[in-house]
Amino acid sequence: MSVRKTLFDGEPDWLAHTLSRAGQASAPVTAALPDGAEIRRLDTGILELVPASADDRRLIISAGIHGNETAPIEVLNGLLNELVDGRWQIARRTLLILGNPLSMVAGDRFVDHNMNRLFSGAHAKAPYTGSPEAARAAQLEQACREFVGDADRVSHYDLHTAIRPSLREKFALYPFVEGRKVPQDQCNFLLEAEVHTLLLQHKAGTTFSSFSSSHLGAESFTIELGKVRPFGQNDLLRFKGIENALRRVFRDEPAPTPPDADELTVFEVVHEILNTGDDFQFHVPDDIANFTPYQPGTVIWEDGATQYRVGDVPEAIIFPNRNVPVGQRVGLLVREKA
Ligand SMILES: O=C(O)CCC(=O)N[C@@H](CCC(=O)O)C(=O)O
Ligand SMILES: [Zn+2]
Repeated sequence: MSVRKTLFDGEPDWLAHTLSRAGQASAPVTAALPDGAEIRRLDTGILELVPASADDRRLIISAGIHGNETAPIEVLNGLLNELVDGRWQIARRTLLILGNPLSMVAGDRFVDHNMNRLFSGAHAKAPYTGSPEAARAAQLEQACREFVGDADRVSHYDLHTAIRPSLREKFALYPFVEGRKVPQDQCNFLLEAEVHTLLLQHKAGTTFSSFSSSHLGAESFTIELGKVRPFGQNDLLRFKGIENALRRVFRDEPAPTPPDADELTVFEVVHEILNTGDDFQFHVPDDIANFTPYQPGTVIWEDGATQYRVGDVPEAIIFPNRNVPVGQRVGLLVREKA
């Protein structure tokens, strides 16, 4: 049987298969490639790529944790099509994940709950238990744990696109782990992917990348690659940087040396804005671009008891979103690291 037939049950490719099986299990199957590598379908939207020979490094690439963030999903699907068609050979043991198939079908960020707040065990807590996102987050945690085993050289790139435009189109977030510093090879990977901005998180959270970094010891990044658009409406030329960088990593080819002048601009979190409840008022407009700076003294939010004003130097807003449940993040205020 052909590789496509084995893996995709009559659907043309992985994306079509994942959408057609959203919310349902897919039986594990293995397809052998001519070079001795294998593609193992572990379940719907979860594939393991096993090279004919590989070292102990492990790579996890995820997209579609938010179902409407379609460009990275299309990029991963395109790369997998190339592998299936024999255009290159896999040399790094890799777990490929399309995160939330049900919300991909719906064309929405999520169905019941934002899945990127349900990792590190949050899926087991009220009010999330029983929702499709809670079940999927638990499944993805387990798949990652089994894939990583006792490997200690693990990278995880969780690919997203942002709801709003951004003054810095592509940027990565580095989850907080006490004492950890971003390794130079990871900085070089980001630059190779045309990501020139890095935000250092200030505390561990319940995102997928925070889970893999805190619980699996991975070097993990959430990578924002552009703007949310429906399937078929992405200009994939704008995503060539990540596509080429991932293909190079899959093939385990040597990393290019970044030009001397090529450096990441690093930001740090100054303040995390949380929805504090009924009296919460957020003074940032809905359509403001990520990284828009606010001048010292500007009131950003208030709730009757507390008022937050920008400090002595400008602070820039990221991910402004007033429509989140009480207790969740409404946005981040950041500034360039000195
Ligand atoms: O554009 C937005 O408001 C959200 C884009 C997005 O989904 N971002 C991630 C960032 C995760 C992180 O903080 O590492 C998210 O909000 O889940
Ligand atoms: Zn997202």
